[in-house]
Amino acid sequence: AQSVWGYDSDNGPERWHENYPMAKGDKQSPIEINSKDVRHDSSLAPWHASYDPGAAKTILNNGRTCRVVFDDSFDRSVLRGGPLTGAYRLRQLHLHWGSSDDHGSEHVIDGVKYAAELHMVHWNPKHGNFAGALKQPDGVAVVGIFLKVGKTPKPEMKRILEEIDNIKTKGKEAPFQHFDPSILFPKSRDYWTYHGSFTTPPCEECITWILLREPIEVSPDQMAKLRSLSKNGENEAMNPLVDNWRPPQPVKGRVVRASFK
Ligand SMILES: NS(=O)(=O)c1ccc(C(=O)NCc2cccc(O)c2)cc1
Ligand SMILES: [Zn+2]
Repeated sequence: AQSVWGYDSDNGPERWHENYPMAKGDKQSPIEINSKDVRHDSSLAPWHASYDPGAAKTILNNGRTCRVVFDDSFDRSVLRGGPLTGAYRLRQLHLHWGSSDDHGSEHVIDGVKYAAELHMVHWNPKHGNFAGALKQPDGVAVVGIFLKVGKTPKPEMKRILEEIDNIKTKGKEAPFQHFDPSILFPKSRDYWTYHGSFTTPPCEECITWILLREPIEVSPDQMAKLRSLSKNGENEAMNPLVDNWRPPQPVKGRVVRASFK
């Protein structure tokens, strides 16, 4: 069906606006960040995540990404501080990646594209539920972590990538419990922050982005594992789930602030 969006030439980012008008908005994500245009803001507080490992529920392949879903029925796993007011509930995490190591991230930093980008999605419970939060400028907060290929991979990524074998095809879901995603954070808490949107349709402009400056490392065969996921169901031809990233969008006068000098 035409309204099904994706990353192919006939349903990709250049055509999303045909069914999702917000895709042409003034505060779209991702963006290219140029350090020369960034403003250090000494008033930016440090951010804090307090996640309950018991909140992790399942991991799934929805044909567009690999997503881990958490129990967000109460303030169980929350993100606070940084540019945020109040506690935002962790709902899900997912990734965007490329067909080769030289690209795959959505945000681009001083021209650098990382092999992948991990998003931890949180929403503001003052708006009642996730659907309500989508309609508010302060509704959602996403922590973005860049992944680069290296020799000292983070053992914690292993847990997610080991599950890949159980969710190879679209629609596959597997239990994924006792997982604290804060183990994925890099050492440094330095971050950039700006106001933007979902990087997938309907592209609502409800996100406070918190992008971590320090990338984490994954191994070449961990990236190969991610690329072994299929966009299609188990009874269809294998179609590698790769290049599920939106290119940078116009900044349109927005200011990116940095927590660091
Ligand atoms: N890539 S991203 O972090 O900007 C992102 C985060 C969450 C979602 C999401 O929750 N999509 C599902 C959804 C459900 C109802 C309404 C929506 O607009 C999106 C999409 C993209
Ligand atoms: Zn994302």
